[in-house]
Amino acid sequence: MIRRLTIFGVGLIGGSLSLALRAAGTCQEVVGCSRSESHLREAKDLGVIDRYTLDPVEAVKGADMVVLAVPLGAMRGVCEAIRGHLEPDASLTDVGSAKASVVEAVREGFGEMPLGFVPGHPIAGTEKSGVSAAFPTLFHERRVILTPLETTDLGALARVRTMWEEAGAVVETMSVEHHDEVLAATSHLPHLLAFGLVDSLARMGEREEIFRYAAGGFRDFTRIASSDPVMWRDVCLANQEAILKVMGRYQEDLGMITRAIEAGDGDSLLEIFQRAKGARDRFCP
Ligand SMILES: NC(=O)C1=CN([C@@H]2O[C@H](COP(=O)(O)OP(=O)(O)OC[C@H]3O[C@@H](n4cnc5c(N)ncnc54)[C@H](O)[C@@H]3O)[C@@H](O)[C@H]2O)C=CC1
Ligand SMILES: O=C(O)C(=O)Cc1ccc(O)cc1
Repeated sequence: MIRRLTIFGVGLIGGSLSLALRAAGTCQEVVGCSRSESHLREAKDLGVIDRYTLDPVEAVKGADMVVLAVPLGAMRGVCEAIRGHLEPDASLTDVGSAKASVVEAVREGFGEMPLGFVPGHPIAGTEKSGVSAAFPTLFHERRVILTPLETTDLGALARVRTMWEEAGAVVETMSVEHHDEVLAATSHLPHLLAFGLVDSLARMGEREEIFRYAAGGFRDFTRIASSDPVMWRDVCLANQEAILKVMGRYQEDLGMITRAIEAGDGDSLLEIFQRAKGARDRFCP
């Protein structure tokens, strides 16, 4: 049972976590904190949080669980603002889409690594932002990756794990580096491809006439290009190295398809498409 949960950034992810834990009845009080009073008021009016404050120090007073659910670029500032004010028994976690950058932001913001810090990332979300898009079942049967550090207190790790399980998620642990490499491939690259494709076609087409002839496949492939541009700029800057590595590899593979088409090499095209269909059908039966 969490006594007081403080969430910095009550948007899609922070709001959904609050709704999930309140629905599970495992949290006595949820306090929201952010820079934007209008966002916090909306969260309170929607019944997502019990109360809010704009003062980060006031927000963490009495909190046994603190969740950083702000954009990646805002993590360090929040840590600086609460430095020296966390309760001694408080667990601290985050939901950022890349992990090495958050670990660095937390270390720099606090001046040292808080022992109660457990880096985390729910692999669940949508292309929508803001608390109005939050819903309590967002994490049901979805994975949450925790990337504990050598310094991480095992009690804090257990408490953060339990929090996500109460929210309906399946928790796994891995290293920060492995997380950033895997997510660069499975989440960051697809988002960049979707943004890149839609932008390319938008600039190619006369007055976006081209989108009128887009079928379901285009919609499926590009839904995530409606995601928050600021969030994805932050992800690219935060996970630059791993993203560049996987983009280079992908560009090579795209080159292979280009060359097969140029050469009229149907066998190679068929081999690539069959391999891809087999893999997709196996993980999405
Ligand atoms: N959108 C998604 O599908 C997923 C996002 N994430 C991660 O979750 C985090 C939050 O993303 P969303 O919930 O989608 O964003 P959101 O835009 O819905 O919510 C972010 C909240 O942070 C607040 N905020 C912004 N700057 C702030 C600052 N400097 N100080 C305090 N509060 C501030 C905003 O007022 C807003 O309420 C990001 O770090 C993102 O990488 C993780 C998994 C999925
Ligand atoms: O909208 C979708 O399908 C997503 O992939 C959402 C998402 C965005 C960012 C993350 O770090 C995790 C999940």
